[in-house]
Amino acid sequence: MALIETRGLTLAHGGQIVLRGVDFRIDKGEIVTIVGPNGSGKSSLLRALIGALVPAGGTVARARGLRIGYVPQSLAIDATLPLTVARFLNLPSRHGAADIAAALDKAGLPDLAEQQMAGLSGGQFQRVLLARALLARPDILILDEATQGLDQPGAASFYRQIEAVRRDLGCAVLMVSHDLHVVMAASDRVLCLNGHVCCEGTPELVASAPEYRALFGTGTQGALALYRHEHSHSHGPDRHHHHHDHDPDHGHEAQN
Ligand SMILES: Nc1ncnc2c1ncn2[C@@H]1O[C@H](COP(=O)(O)OP(=O)(O)OP(=O)(O)O)[C@@H](O)[C@H]1O
Repeated sequence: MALIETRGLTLAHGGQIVLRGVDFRIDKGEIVTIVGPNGSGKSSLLRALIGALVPAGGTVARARGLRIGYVPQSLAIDATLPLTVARFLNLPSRHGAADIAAALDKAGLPDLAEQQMAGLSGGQFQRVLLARALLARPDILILDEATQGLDQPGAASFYRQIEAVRRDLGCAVLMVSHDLHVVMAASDRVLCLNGHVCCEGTPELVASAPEYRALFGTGTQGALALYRHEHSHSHGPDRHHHHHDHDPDHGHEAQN
């Protein structure tokens, strides 16, 4: 049973359709990345999956009792407001000190509980948001461009943390990202949106798809090269036999 599954999902804002006919599923433990140009419907899809946006058509099914940890793009916090990390993590609901320490540890921030939120670096701040998502003991972590504002090493380090969390907790990870060459290497599957699902599959398959190349042009070359490099060094030969490799019943061709 899928953690989350959509059928013919169509989304609209104020009567304007922004995403059409999406068949999508994510299973236990999978890492799936959503890419696509600005305005292609990535955030809208995430919001529909967590139940914050009502579909204009089609269905969204979530596994019964599914626990979702959501990491937003960013969060505005008044810099003049005295607020420690521990107190922030206790909003809106309280957690024990041990749970908070464990979540911070998993997010890569041991010993940070008593620091002021306003004093954190961008990378530390995003990890606090990750710790907050982990307090929900999620079956699935959903991240919406969680590395926006981080530099390249900062983003890479954040994604390594996400992979470590996935290994530890076995949760699925669904993320929207613009850091293509970083996430391509780390994803089981990539979904490329452009008002509809323009292509979907293993990172390598998507990177070589004409629909993807048309959208991302030369960026594609770098993504593919790095993916192959990482692949040859860090994964076994079985990776290509993953059961989510292009499934003909679930395939998405260009619909333009
Ligand atoms: N609350 C809203 N009200 C009206 N239109 C919206 C709303 N949210 C999004 N849209 C529109 O829906 C379309 C898809 O937006 P969405 O944020 O899902 O795209 P995105 O792929 O996440 O974009 P980005 O990469 O810029 O974050 C855009 O044209 C956007 O202007």
